[in-house]
Amino acid sequence: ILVLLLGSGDTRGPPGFKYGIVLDAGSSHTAMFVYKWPADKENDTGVVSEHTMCDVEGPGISSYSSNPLAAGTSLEHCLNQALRDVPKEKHTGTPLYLGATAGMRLLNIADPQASDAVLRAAAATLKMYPFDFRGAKILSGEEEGVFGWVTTNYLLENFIKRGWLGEWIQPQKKTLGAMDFGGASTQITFETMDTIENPRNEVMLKLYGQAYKVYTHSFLCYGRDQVLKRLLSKFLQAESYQETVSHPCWPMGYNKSLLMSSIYDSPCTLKERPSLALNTTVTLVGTGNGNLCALHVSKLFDFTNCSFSHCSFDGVFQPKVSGNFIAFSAFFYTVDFIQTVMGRPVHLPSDLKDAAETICATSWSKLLLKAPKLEKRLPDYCAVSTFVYLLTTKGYSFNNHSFPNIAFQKKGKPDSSSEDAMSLQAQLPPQAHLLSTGTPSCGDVQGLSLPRRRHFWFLKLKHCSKNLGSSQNSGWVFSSKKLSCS
Ligand SMILES: O=c1[nH]cnc2c1ncn2[C@@H]1O[C@H](COP(=O)(O)OP(=O)(O)O)[C@@H](O)[C@H]1O
Ligand SMILES: [Ca+2]
Repeated sequence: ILVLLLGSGDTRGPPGFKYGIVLDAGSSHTAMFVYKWPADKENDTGVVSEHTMCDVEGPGISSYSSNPLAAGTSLEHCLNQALRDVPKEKHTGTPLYLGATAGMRLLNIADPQASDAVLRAAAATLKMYPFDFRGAKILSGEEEGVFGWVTTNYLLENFIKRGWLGEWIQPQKKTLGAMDFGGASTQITFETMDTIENPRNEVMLKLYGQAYKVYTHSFLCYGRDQVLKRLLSKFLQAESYQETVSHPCWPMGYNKSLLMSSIYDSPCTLKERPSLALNTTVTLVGTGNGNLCALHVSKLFDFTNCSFSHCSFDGVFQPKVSGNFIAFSAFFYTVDFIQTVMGRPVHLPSDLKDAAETICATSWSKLLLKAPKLEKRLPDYCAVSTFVYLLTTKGYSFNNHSFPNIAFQKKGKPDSSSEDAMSLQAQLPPQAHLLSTGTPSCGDVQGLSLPRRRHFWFLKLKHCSKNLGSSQNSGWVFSSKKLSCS
């Protein structure tokens, strides 16, 4: 989305279109998005009218730790496409940005030198192109959560919309909470009236003159792939790291041999890492035991320690969930599988629980008959559905009353039948600026990557002398006024 870039820098360019490129470097995969919007000379507003995208071949950039240069080259195919998607005369004026998320946060913990090398290699490749390269950085969990929330609500026109006469109106709508379940982390972000007892979870936003108090938390190691790794590690530990170990979440009839190192290559399994050689293999045998599976999945969370009036888990403060939510990425993939492959509706928490139990009890051969095309991810739906059930109910405390307020959606707009939420008639107010109140810096436009197909660009002001609102928090601020810088 949408592209607060409009208020940046060269506002007096020739009429026509402006372009922007964002690389969303997720833990499992990188995607490139090219945006295009009419450059309105008069008031600097525009409609995002078209974009193209490109899926980078191969895994996420964090997987290239032992060969960082290959992380850079992996991006070339898509960047070459961008050279064709953006008219040649616009290349140098087109901002290009790469934002990496939890996969790179983990690599940065495990091996900071390797993560720097990967980012440097990616940046070196991006710099070879004629575009206006603005940086490659790792987003914090809070940034990832808040930008997911901002983007979702922006797309829904909850902040501001264009009226019949082309005027900007504030629709006074309630905002939607955002839940993202990626490969390496999961984020929950929502507006709340309650006290946020831990300031680290509080972000004050001022969007188009309106103040929002937003709760956000990103749980590292609670993304889908890391959860599956942590489960494997739990099963190995439960059977004292024998050569053959049962896997109660895998279907009966499904076995697989894995290299130990593939389980213990992550900071998320470091605590349980055995001292024995990691270059040996272990064979896991599916036993399709839903109850035992749920028991082990629940052990991934710490529901006991909490120094606040209420915690979600792992001692993390969370106010009561309120309002409607949108749940995307692997939340959507999981619920979509339950609905389309298993043919079961998901309205209440018990639907999710029953579906998980049914999946867990279905043999490998029966699952394969149901969804032969999904073979790669099929063995893990029992564990992942069980995890999503426990995360949303015991973790986030959704109940029969609040769970139906969650829309499981692939993209940002719940009732949109359009092929892509990015092609919405999303419009920007004149000279909208998104500012950081943390370390204000000026004139430096950054973009950022959000859940797949959702992007947000923001403007950071350097050396701003102005008070950026009343909030003392280091949050992100939108301003509809143009701020001057020293
Ligand atoms: O079509 C799908 N069905 C089921 N799972 C998927 C599908 N596409 C991606 N996934 C998995 O969902 C998880 C989250 O994907 P996402 O793209 O949000 O992660 P990332 O942003 O961390 O790379 C990953 O484990 C990924 O492998
Ligand atoms: Ca992501």
